[in-house]
Amino acid sequence: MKVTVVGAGAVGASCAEYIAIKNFASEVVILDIKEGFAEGKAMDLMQTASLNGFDTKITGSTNDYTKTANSDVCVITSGIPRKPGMTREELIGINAGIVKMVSASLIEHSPNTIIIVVSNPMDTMTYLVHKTTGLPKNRIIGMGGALDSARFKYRLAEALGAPISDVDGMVIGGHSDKGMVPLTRLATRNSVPVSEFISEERLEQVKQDTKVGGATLTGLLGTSAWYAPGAAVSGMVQAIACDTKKIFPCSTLLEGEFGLNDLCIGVPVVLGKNGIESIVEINLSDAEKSHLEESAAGVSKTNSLLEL
Ligand SMILES: NC(=O)C1=CN([C@@H]2O[C@H](COP(=O)(O)OP(=O)(O)OC[C@H]3O[C@@H](n4cnc5c(N)ncnc54)[C@H](O)[C@@H]3O)[C@@H](O)[C@H]2O)C=CC1
Ligand SMILES: O=C([O-])CC(=O)C(=O)O
Repeated sequence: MKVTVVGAGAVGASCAEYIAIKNFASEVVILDIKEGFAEGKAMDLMQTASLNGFDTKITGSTNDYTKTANSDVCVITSGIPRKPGMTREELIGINAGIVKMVSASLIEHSPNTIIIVVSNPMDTMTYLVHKTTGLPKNRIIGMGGALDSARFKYRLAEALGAPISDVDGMVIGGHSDKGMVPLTRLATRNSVPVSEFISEERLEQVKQDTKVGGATLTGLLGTSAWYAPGAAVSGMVQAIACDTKKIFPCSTLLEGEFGLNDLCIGVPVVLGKNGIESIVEINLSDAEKSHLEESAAGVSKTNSLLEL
């Protein structure tokens, strides 16, 4: 399994590190436009191999896409992150051009690749890759829900006073401060609905804290987060590499599923060797449906800013 990660910045390097540490890929290529940067990150990471016990070969490339040839999975993290006070949507002007150019270059050298889009605004960047590359829909996957769900579980565990491993939950909808739909009704502690343990008010607080998870970290760090984003991507790449058929909420092109059309937004999907193996159309309550529709309207509005 060969994986390319475009962008050797905070998120790209974290993705490469977690993929390597999990030791399921033979090769990871990191590519960046900044001279020597990807080579430096790759060398630094390779010098952790004997310490962390992995055999994945990590190499770096300054914008030379021939080095990425025949990648099974390509992860796009290139582009600018937000600063405190900004929304992800404000990044569209710069990131759309980068994602369009990068995805075309990747596919030129790896026509059979599966692409995972991370750059923000992620749902719109995923849609852009659909509109401009012609790759089949199962091979274009946006990463947002896996991260948002991890943050949801963190907040749930905090509210419950429980270990995170005892908690399960999922966030669907757009990867934006307003658009996320944490499914509190379906969240559990060891199979028991979380509503058995905490009040509606506390659960509402968990929901709100989850939705602004990225903004909270951006406020603390001065730029957006990277550890959990990198770990979320590595989990998705592992599911594809090992054909696990695990369910992740991912941004995918909807063609009538959940009553939505012509946009990419986070819904539960099965990940395996073909990328998105299927969309899991779970039953939503009326309130959840209307939150997802509102979220979709927000994503479509951002999509309309693309010059297609
Ligand atoms: N979908 C999600 O859940 C998340 C998305 N993000 C997004 O990921 C992106 C990257 O964030 P960070 O790594 O923190 O930013 P960063 O600034 O640390 O790294 C971005 C890298 O992209 C490189 N780059 C820019 N244009 C390029 C091009 N044309 N070709 C190759 N490389 C290029 C830059 O040189 C830089 O090294 C941002 O758009 C951020 O908003 C971040 C966290 C989570
Ligand atoms: O908050 C941001 O801008 C980066 C991101 O998407 C996240 O960490 O969820």
